[in-house]
Amino acid sequence: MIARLEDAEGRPPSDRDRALARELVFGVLRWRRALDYALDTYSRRPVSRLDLPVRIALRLGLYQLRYLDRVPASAAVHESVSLAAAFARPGAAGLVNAVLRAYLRADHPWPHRGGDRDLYLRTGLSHPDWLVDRYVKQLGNDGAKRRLEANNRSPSVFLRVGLRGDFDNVRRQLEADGIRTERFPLAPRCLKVTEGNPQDSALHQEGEFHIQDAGSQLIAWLLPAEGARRYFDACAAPGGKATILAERIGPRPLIAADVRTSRIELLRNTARRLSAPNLLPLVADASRPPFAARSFDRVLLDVPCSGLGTLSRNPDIKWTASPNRLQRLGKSALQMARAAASLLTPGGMLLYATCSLEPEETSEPVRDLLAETPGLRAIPLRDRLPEALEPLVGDDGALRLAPEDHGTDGYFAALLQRSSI
Ligand SMILES: C[S@@+](CC[C@H](N)C(=O)[O-])C[C@H]1O[C@@H](n2cnc3c(N)ncnc32)[C@H](O)[C@@H]1O
Repeated sequence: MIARLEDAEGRPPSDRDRALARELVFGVLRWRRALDYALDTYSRRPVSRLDLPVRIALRLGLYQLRYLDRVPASAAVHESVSLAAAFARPGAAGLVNAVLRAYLRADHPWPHRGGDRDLYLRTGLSHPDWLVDRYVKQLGNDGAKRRLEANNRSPSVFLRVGLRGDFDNVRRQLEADGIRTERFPLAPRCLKVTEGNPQDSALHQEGEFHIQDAGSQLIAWLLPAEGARRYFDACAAPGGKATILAERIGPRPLIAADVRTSRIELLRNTARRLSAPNLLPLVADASRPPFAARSFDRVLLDVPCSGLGTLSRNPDIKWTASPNRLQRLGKSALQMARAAASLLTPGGMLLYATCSLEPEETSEPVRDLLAETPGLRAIPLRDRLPEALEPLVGDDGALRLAPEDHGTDGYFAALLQRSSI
């Protein structure tokens, strides 16, 4: 069934309709390749050659027939046919009807080409070939399968309770609002939501907690705060990590920059809601920061990246990312990392982070920066982590938190220090 933007009386969609619309969009983006493969079995023309509105109507219909129990088959077909009639060429509605009904009539409606592992990884788990090839090369067949499956899960919702609030009390109040949580030991004061929508709670507006992936929370705790006076977050918006760092170091100031003015507005709002008066927003380009060399004792550089660690949250990225784009992003990350390293005082530390695990954006820029910067060295992150997380630290001392490890987004972090002379 298609969730309408408004009903006949012009009322906004109900929460239920919104949830269904979201489910359909994310589901189709996640399972696009698997859906197209199945549709090709029932359509005389390959799906790739059909007009986009027809393709979308078919994918939406098949997604509901295949993956959703709550929508009756007749309603799913009817809505897809109506969509095609409204948005596609004349005749398209008949085609959509025929393909979806052929699927419903088939004995074994979901095509299964008997245990072909490669087909399962690529098509069954619905990722582009180049990404599957990468995962197989990096992780082996079983590891790749785990990564692909993790990318296809609906993301968990995590919260971080602000340092000023009473952790147990916030939890109890959430529970009273119908939001159930469990402690999530990956980061301090982190909760995983098991039921309810935390955004509905008044406590959210009151700034008692922030909705933030647990991996992102962990990253913000990895930059040592002690023994320093001047702190800089070079790519700070919307402020998830910056507000944790600001809380940790308060009342000392944190200069939190972003190149985009609109993103700075988001950052300002986050800081206001979470009461972080020591967070000082600034519009600045991280590759040309407006500060003299050796101005900061601590720099957090959470570079703009492909976001390939966040596919469960952003499934569209797998269809738009490419190896070329990773190269380009890696080059710009290196440029920013050079600038960030030049800002360090003797003994100062730089935390380089990404929400991607791809080498072009992670180990390669860090390796190049270390090779070209005398006096800069990597500090193993093992010592900054609870014992259970130590296996996530590699020989290079960097943390690689994969989506399949703890059900969070994927993150990379490397801690670098300038020598003290
Ligand atoms: C990964 S996000 C940062 C997320 C943030 N650290 C957090 O935890 O909420 C990267 C940010 O870098 C910003 N950005 C992109 N290019 C930049 C540049 N040249 N200088 C500074 N910021 C930049 C983007 O606008 C984006 O907000």
